[in-house]
Amino acid sequence: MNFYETDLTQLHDDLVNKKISATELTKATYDNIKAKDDQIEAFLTLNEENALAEAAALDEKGIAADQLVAGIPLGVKDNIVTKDIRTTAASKILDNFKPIYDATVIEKLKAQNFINAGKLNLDEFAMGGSTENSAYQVTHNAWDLTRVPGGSSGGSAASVAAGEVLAALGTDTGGSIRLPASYNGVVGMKPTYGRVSRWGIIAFGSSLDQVGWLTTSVKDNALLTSLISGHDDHDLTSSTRDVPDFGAQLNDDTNVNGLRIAVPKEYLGEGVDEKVKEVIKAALKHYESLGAIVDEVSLPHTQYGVAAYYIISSSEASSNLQRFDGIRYGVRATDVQDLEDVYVKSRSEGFGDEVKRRIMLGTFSLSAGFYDAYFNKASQIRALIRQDFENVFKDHDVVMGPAGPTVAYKIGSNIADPKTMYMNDVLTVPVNMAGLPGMSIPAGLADGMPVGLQIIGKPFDEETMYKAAYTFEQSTDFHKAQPNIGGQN
Ligand SMILES: NC(=O)C[C@H](N)C(=O)O
Repeated sequence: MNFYETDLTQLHDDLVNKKISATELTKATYDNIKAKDDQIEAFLTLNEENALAEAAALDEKGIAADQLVAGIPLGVKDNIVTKDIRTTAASKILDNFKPIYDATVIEKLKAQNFINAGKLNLDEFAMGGSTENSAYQVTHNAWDLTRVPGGSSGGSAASVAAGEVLAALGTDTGGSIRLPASYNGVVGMKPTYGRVSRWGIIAFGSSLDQVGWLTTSVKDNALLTSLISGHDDHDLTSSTRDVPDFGAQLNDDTNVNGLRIAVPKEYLGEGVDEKVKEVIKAALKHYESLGAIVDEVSLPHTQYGVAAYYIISSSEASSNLQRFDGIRYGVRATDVQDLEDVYVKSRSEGFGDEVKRRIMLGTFSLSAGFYDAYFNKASQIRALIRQDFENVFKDHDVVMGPAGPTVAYKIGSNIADPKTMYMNDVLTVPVNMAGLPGMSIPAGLADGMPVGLQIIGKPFDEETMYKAAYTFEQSTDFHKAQPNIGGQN
């Protein structure tokens, strides 16, 4: 089954009309995974036995016409808890963790009878931009197996790009959906903070984390986002606003006539690869030719975003990760003398280097005497970043630029240099700091590798962002390009 040649609506219709059974589709998905995942290494856990049993039961019952994802196998990032299915966050400390409940997003999909294909690799606790920080395996970019898939939702992006699954759930704290989407030439969307419940997402930076989808098309992404959005009593930061049917608004009449696009000069400035800039500039020209108005603007605090993000997200992480102590959660060290030893050894053995680095940075930033200089300062910068966007959105509908400053780089090339790694987030973290919706869509190739165009919307205006993305997609062919797995570029 080639998922690039179909889409969610088509598969759903075929299932309802019994042109294909859920069992056939599930088997075809695992055939894809088995043919490719030896090379891609996206999956940490396969859910094959359960998936086939669920598919068979659904075939008995029949697929309901009002359940869009019924009988369709989808991938799930492994920091989203799934009842009775191993959930590791790609950490050794959760090596044997089988949650006793489902995340709200999973509950919502289960209510629609989706099929969980399995759990996908990530940087440990979503900390990283290349998926090299997984304690288990390095996932490979589907376009060039010697390159990283981006991160932290690298398993999700690579599995979709490789055509293993139709779509996969990811999470985004500072770019973790958009950067891998860009590197793998797929569509990735981080909703407005509060659009989707965070209940059951293994918390990293609670004021920044959001769940979203990686897909091969804008419409699939929009349709799937509506399914997981909405208020949840378990997450009081989730919004009570109505959830539009994002997908229903994407049709032949969708256009960008008069759309006011702001392009921050900082997003096409120093540090951004020239070839990436060229692809983005060509995309903007294309928007102009479709009737959009493109203006250069400034988001002057962009340059402080990375520093402020790493202080805020690490501070929140240092608190959130306290629960992994070998007692409440986590593999318990065995050779121990006393309680303190349990904590120290379990955490020392269970966490990888990057996670330890962030816990230390966060604990330091929050400690008495340093709080004002670091955490408070970072919070002030956060307010300025939010204001920058508010100013631009007074007379623009969307902001556009690259999702990442470069294309996917070689595995191993940045891993020893955390600061270079962090700088790859320069164009994505401001969006999380401001709580805005943002997405990356395929905009072309540079040196044979995909480049993602980032589209940023006003708070809770995913609709305008999706319409802009859809219009671009429908009038270009970039999203049709498929990686040739194994054939190196
Ligand atoms: N989690 C994310 O959204 C990715 C970001 N690169 C980080 O390491 O924090």
